[in-house]
Amino acid sequence: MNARTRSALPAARRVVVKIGSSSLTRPDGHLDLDALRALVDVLAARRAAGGEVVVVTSGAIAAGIGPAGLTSRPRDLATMQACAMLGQGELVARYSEAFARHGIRVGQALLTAEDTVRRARYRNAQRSLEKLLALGVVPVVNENDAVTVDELRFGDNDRLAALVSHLVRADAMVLLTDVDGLHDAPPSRPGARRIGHVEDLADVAGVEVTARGSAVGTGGMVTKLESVRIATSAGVPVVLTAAGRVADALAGRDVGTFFAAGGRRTTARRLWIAHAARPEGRLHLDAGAARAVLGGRASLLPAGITRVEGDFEAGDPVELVAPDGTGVARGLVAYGSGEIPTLQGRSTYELRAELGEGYDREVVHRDDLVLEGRNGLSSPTTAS
Ligand SMILES: Nc1ncnc2c1ncn2[C@@H]1O[C@H](COP(=O)(O)OP(=O)(O)O)[C@@H](O)[C@H]1O
Ligand SMILES: N[C@@H](CCC(=O)OP(=O)(O)O)C(=O)O
Repeated sequence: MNARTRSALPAARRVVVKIGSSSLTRPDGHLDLDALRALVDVLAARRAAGGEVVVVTSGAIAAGIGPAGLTSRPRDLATMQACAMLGQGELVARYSEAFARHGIRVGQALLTAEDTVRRARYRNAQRSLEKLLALGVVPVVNENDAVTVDELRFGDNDRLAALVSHLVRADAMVLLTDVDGLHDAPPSRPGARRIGHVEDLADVAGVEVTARGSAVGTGGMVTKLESVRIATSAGVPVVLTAAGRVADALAGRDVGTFFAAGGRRTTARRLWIAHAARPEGRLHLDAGAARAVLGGRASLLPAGITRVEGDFEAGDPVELVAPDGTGVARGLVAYGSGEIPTLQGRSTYELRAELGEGYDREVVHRDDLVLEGRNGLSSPTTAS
């Protein structure tokens, strides 16, 4: 399959299709059932033709508005979460009904950013989604809005869809929204034109995009391009188009924007560290440690740390900073911020002798490290 042209789409065996709130929500904020059924009809046809589909769907909040007794979409986090808790069951029930008309079953997967980061949870999600697909079931995925706290929320489903595409090793991803692809200016502006093909995201770096999208969506075009960056850098080509054009997009026709796949596949954990994680603190390195980390093969040991900034726990994302103050990498830290000052600047031999086994481990393991590359963050050369 050629992941650099639209011919990838009809030939793609496994496709992740993400539909945003803007396409599933009526102007009054409630769920648009006609739009949902129209999408399902197209996806069922794809299944009938032998393809596999994974749906990443927003709409829980929209589906919860009516049952919550509200008339419009809430804006504060707690009420949005309450609506999502009310609406998620409703949303999946609507997908179940719509797919059942084609004799297809659906299974619900509610994921958090953490599920794509922690190795055990990632593997677990991967195994269960793989099994669901092997059973011939269509996974219907959303963020687990009820339990995700603010800092760790995706908020939008765009980046979640890219990480799911990586998780299920999708051959292509389709992002559906309320505009037919990336335009050379925000589409509300007269004269804005669709961009049909993007070979390299650097080619559209100058295009004006806004984070504020439709009235109900989250993240606008900014999070969509971030999602595209994650997917294409993981080797997954993307079509971004309007929900009503999903059949054309899957058939490889000239709709929306096609983004060619770029990089090699990397681990989902590294993708998340590079593109989704928000550093909770900073570790300042001495020159030797900065060189070793930048070399791409070394873990960060306590001896190379000179100073700690921020308040974080073991497992949190942190930034690694060179002596001149520039960020050189990001990684998941193995100790909390309270522990590191007693370890920093000391050899692992010394720490093991004084504090015992366990205190001689890396502060950031190389498998959990992503370098600041020329075009944003990149993976070290080591495979994991
Ligand atoms: N350059 C651009 N090209 C296309 N759309 C853009 C651009 N800049 C901003 N947008 C906006 O992004 C919106 C889609 O994002 P969003 O509302 O978050 O949708 P969804 O709910 O589908 O995720 C569009 O309605 C559009 O107004
Ligand atoms: N998880 C939320 C969706 C959040 C959201 O609006 O995402 P998006 O439509 O991708 O901008 C829900 O189901 O309502």
